[in-house]
Amino acid sequence: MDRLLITGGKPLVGEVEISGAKNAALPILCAALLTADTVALANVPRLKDVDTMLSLLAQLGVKVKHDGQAGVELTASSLDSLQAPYELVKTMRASILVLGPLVARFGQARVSLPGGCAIGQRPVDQHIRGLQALGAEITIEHGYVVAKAKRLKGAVIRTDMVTVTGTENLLMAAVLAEGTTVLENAAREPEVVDLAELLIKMGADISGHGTDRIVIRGVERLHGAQHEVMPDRIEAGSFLCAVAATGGQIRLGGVAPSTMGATLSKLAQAGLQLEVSDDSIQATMQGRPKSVDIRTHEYPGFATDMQAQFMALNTVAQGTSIVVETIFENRFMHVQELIRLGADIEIDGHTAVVRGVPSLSGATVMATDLRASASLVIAGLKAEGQTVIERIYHLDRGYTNMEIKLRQLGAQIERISSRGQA
Ligand SMILES: CC(=O)N[C@H]1[C@@H](OP(=O)(O)OP(=O)(O)OC[C@H]2O[C@@H](n3ccc(=O)[nH]c3=O)[C@H](O)[C@@H]2O)O[C@H](CO)[C@@H](O)[C@@H]1O
Ligand SMILES: C=C(OP(=O)(O)O)C(=O)O
Repeated sequence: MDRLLITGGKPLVGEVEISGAKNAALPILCAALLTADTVALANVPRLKDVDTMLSLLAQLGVKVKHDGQAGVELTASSLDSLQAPYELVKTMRASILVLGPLVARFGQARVSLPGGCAIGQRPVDQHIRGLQALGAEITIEHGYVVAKAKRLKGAVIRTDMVTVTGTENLLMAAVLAEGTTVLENAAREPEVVDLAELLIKMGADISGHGTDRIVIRGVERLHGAQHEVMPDRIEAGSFLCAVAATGGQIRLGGVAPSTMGATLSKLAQAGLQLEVSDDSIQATMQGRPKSVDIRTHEYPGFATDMQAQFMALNTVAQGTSIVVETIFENRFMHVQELIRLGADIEIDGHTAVVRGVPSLSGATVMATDLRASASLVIAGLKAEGQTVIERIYHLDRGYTNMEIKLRQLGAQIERISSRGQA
């Protein structure tokens, strides 16, 4: 298993290009299942999760053409299989996103239940209930969701909570249903909007995306389209937390600041000076950051996917902060590891109290999930001496070449491969 070796204490200076968004790319790749024509995508991030999704789609029989960079063409003219096996789904929960498109276009699907996840239980009951409301017959057989339907029929669906992939699955199912579907309490995340925009290019009739009420008028068929995946607001936010912690000046290119309101406002409160254009952010940090209170919330609130990175920033900030995690029941696993680096954090249920310390000291720590890994990288960049981060396969799920990009900014960071080579 690869590890990261960081020698901390250097400010970050330079320019870096942000990749396409993982959480937009994954549903968008699945949308290609909705048409027999080719869907041509640009700005697809090169990540483990994208590789996993492409393997799953290829296994279903989708023809996948990858240009080795950020371009991917997908053609689902005919499929060999309608089954998403446990072996792939267990490594990536987003595999459940093939369920809606398969049942909508082919009238059946067999998709492994994703199972639990380190950050929380994460059931898919709302996906299932929504598909049932659209007329699918669903049974759970041997750990698989088995869905059947002649043609889905539009319905009004109100999910019990705001669910991002739930909204995306039901959106993809409803575009080919007969009649009108209304998704109430829908997720407003920019990644849902990006998916809807691709679907509209493919011929879908959708309005209200970006609000909590999405109206979908089903069409008979969709056609091919071209689309550029939106920038990754979480990757961009992670780099900004890093420079806020280490000090320095960085410029991020290929970003969409309009999707980053809550993150940018908290970073400004922490003392990061920001100059924002339509697609770039220049960030300058002088002196020690100020503590900022965080309460995670659905978009446009503060993203749970940024909580761990802000926690790392708060550990070295001036003052005490309160961090409340409201979306996932077990998303504080980075806390124990940050404490190993010298942080002063106390957890009480869903709340963490972070008392800022003037410095951290390097140690060996273990990544437990994707954003926990990013928080340890940020803390390691700030800590005095050497930090070794183990189990960075979590980081590779969602960040493109993070250590290479950080080296571009002057960080001393290297990957030690399991064979012992950097
Ligand atoms: C691939 C992707 O886009 N992943 C993102 C997506 O995950 P994901 O879509 O899985 O997260 P959800 O928005 O569905 O989860 C929100 C909450 O609803 C619960 N829930 C959800 C569905 C359901 O059927 N039943 C249920 O109880 C979950 O356990 C969680 O407590 O949104 C999360 C919340 O912004 C982000 O952290 C993830 O990075
Ligand atoms: C939790 C995340 O991803 P996933 O939903 O794919 O586990 C994330 O991107 O932070």
